[in-house]
Order: sequence, then C-alpha cells, then structure tokens
Amino acid sequence: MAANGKMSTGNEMVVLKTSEGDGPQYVKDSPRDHPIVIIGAGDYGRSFAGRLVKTGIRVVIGSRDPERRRPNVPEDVVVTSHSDAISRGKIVVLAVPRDAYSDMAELRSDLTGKIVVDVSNKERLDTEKSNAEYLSEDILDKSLVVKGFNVVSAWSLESGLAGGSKEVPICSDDKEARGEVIQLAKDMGFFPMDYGCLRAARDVEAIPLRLLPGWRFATKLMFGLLAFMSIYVLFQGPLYKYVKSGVTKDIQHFPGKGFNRVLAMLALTLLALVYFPGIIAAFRQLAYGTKYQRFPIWLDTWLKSRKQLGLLALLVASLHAIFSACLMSPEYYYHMYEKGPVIEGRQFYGMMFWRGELLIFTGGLALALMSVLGVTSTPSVQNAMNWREFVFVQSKLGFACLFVGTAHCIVYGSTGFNKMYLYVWYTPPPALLVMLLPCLLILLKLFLLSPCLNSRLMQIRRGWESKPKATPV
Ligand SMILES: NC(=O)C1=CN([C@@H]2O[C@H](COP(=O)(O)OP(=O)(O)OC[C@H]3O[C@@H](n4cnc5c(N)ncnc54)[C@H](OP(=O)(O)O)[C@@H]3O)[C@@H](O)[C@H]2O)C=CC1
Ligand SMILES: [Cu+2]
Repeated sequence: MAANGKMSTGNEMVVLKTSEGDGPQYVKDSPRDHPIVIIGAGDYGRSFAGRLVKTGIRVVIGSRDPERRRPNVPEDVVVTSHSDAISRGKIVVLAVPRDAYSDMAELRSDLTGKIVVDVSNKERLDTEKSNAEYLSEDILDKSLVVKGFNVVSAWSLESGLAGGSKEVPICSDDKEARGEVIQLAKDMGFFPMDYGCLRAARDVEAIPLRLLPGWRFATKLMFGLLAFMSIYVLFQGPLYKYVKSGVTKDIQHFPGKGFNRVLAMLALTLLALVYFPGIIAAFRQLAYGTKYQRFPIWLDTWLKSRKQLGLLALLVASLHAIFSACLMSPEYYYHMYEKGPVIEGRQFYGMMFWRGELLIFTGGLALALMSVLGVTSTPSVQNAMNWREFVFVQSKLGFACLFVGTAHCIVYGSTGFNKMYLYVWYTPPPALLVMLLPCLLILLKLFLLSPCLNSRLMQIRRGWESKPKATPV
C-alpha cells in the first residue's frame, strides 16, 4: 500500500518464466511490459500515441467511438472501447478535456490501482485546486494519479519535439507511479523533472499559462522611464524652443536625434538599476549584521529582475548604436567635427575632434561589454562557467561597462563645450542625475570593496551573525 492509502501497482506481480537450460526464473511484471493506454482520440491523444509508436512503445487508444476514430490514428495503434483498452495496460494517459472528468467516474472501477496520467491544462490561472488533485480526490480515488506532459503541445509531439521545451515536470503522491512516468518521459526523449507530490500540480498547471513572468517588473520599469525621459527631452528642448521662438526644426528631429538621446539615457539608467539592488542589499546586510533577515518584497522583486533589466539595457543600447550610426554626420552633430571651408555660403566640415572620436570609442566599448554580459546571462553559457568566472563577468565587467557607459555620456555632453564646468552648469538636472546615478553606484561599490567592509560582509555571507542567537532552555 502507498502512503496515501492507495493500492500500489509497483513491481509486485511475480510471473513464472521458464528460460532454456537455466530452469525456472521469477521475473517482475512492470507496468511498462504492457501497452500504454490513452483515453481520448483527440488531437493530444493521437499525437501522444504517434510519439510513443516512434519510440517503439505499444499503444492502445480507448475511445467512445472506436470505429470512427480508427482511420485518424497512427498505424500500429489499436483503437478500442474504454474498458477494453484499460484492461490491456497499467499506465493510462487521460487525454480528455477537464470538463469530461466527471464522466470518467464511470471508469473508476476499471482504473482501480492503475497509474493515471493527467495531461490536462486549465483555461486560466486561478487559486482553486489543480485538475490533477480534483481527479485524484473526487473522481478516481482508487487510482494513482500522476501529473505530467501538460507543458508539451500536440504540435511539438507531432514535429519530433521541435519548437517546445523538452523539460517535463512530473508529480504524484505515489513515488513508484511517479518513477514509472518519469522513465516513460525519458524513453520518449524528454527531460523529466521530479516535482514531488501532487500538490505541486498547481504550479505545473500554471506553467503553460504564464506570460513572461520574470519580465513584468523590468518591462514596466523600462516603459515608465522611457515615457518620462521622452516627455522630458521633448518638452525641455524642441517644444520649449517652439513655444519661446516658434522654431519647429527641433520638433522635426525629435524621432531621430531627440529620441536617440532618450535611448542613451535609458540604456545607462537601466544598467545602473541592475547593480543598485545588490548594493542596497549589501548595505542592508551590513546594517542588520546578518544575511538571515528577509529582504522587503520590493527589493526581492528588484533583485530577481536584474537579468531582465540587463537584457533590456542591452536592447536599448543596441538601438542607440543603430540610431547613432545612421545619424552620425556633421549635419546632425556639427559640434563634434572640425569646421572646413565655406563654399558658396555652405559650411563644410573636416574630421572629428578628439572628443567625437572618444565618444565612438567609449560607445563601442560599452556596447561590447554589455553584449558579453548579455551572452553570459543565457543559461547554456552559464552552465559552461564556474561560479568564480560568472561572478567575475557579471560583477567586475558589469561595473567596467557602467564606468565606460557613463564616460560615453559625459564625453557626448562635453563635445559642445570648451570648458568642462560649463557643461555641468548647463546640463539639465535630470540628465545630470542619469550620469550621477552610475557614478554614485561606482563610489558605493568601491566603498564596499574597502578591506574593512568587505571582510565584514564576507563574514556575514558565510553565516556569521553579530548578535548571538538565543539558546533554547
Ligand atoms: N492539444 C494540445 O496541444 C494539448 C492538450 N492538452 C490536454 O490534453 C487534453 C485533450 O486535449 P485535446 O486532444 O487537444 O482535445 P480534443 O478536443 O482534440 O480531444 C479530446 C478527446 O477527448 C475525448 N472526450 C471528449 N469529451 C469526452 C467525454 N465527455 N467523455 C469521454 N471522452 C471524451 C474525445 O475522444 P473520443 O471521441 O475518442 O472519445 C475527444 O476527441 C486536454 O485536457 C488538454 O488540456 C495538454 C497539453 C497540450
Ligand atoms: Cu551614445
């Protein structure tokens, strides 16, 4: 008997076999010695059967109307009635919609003691119990219900598992039944993941319904900043000039030149926001003297969104590089070029000033470093790195990128000024803040790297606490 009181079908049936010469042998009868039964000859049932046949596993489909379904199923698959199909196997895949589960109560006695695989999905995310728990508790309480394969689409099964994730979460309250289905998934070419007991089906059923969950915070933040910076740049420059002196030229150039400034500011701010939560977390740990104090929700969400913020920074920086390459001419950025002769009233330009070239150098370098950060954040590359290499790239190279990116922005702003203090004086406060944020971060990071604070932080992160824990009496 299994822990949940259900009867286990594990390797318990002992069959007598006679092999030549060696006398009789006892061989265990495993559920996998029988065909896999699929209930429902719909899209999923047929695709699942096709995949099993390709893997070399025998399949029987149970249908309400076997005669009509037979021409549509893959060759070598037997199509028969529900009861007949169930009697032939030990593992039954229930490929029917969730709404049809109440009708499955008729098969309750046929399915007693069998492994029933629930592949169903929900229509929308809700807090009710999972389909698998409903099936196990309310309909087939004498079967061993296993949740699995719901993350795989019928299309992916038909196209040789292309275009879909091969990771298949599997969970069940019965360990042996779970093990059998895990083995089946392996044989079919999947990477099964043991999710534990059936309650985990709530998470497993939520997987296909999720829409980029880790990206919500980062995307909202990016669009919020984009809107704020665009409105600011538009009002501070082109619209201000128009209202003050009726000049429309700058408004016309907002989609290219003006927006390119927004992209530069946004890329640098997003990159700074990748490193800010780590610094706040470090100071918080130093202040509390322990790593066991939980972070507030806002900081936790921010820390978990660092990778997404970094990738969005890379996207925006790449857009900025494309815009800059298209607009990089003296007609747009005259203050970066040496003045040439005036011929027939038209100003000609020579090559760039050293500041202009430095701008291209720092911009290219920052983008290259950001690309390295982006590539190393992908799981396949991460898997090939050890922890030290990963920390080196993400932390050291990340701060180097922040430094070069800030230098790039400062060089850009200063190209129009002969004296640096004029630049600081005339730069509008929010634009200055965009550059001050990474500068502040770099200073705080250097402060944290000072021997005294660094060794204290290391102690805390190794589990040392400033206040001794009360010992239970
Ligand atoms: N399609 C997909 O890509 C995926 C589907 N799934 C899940 O697989 C299950 C089946 O989906 P799908 O194949 O697309 O749906 P279909 O509507 O194509 O097929 C469902 C089949 O279930 C059987 N059925 C329907 N109602 C009843 C009932 N009242 N009693 C008994 N049998 C019934 C029918 O088979 P018959 O007429 O032979 O009896 C029917 O063809 C669903 O739970 C779905 O959530 C999961 C992941 C992906
Ligand atoms: Cu730039």
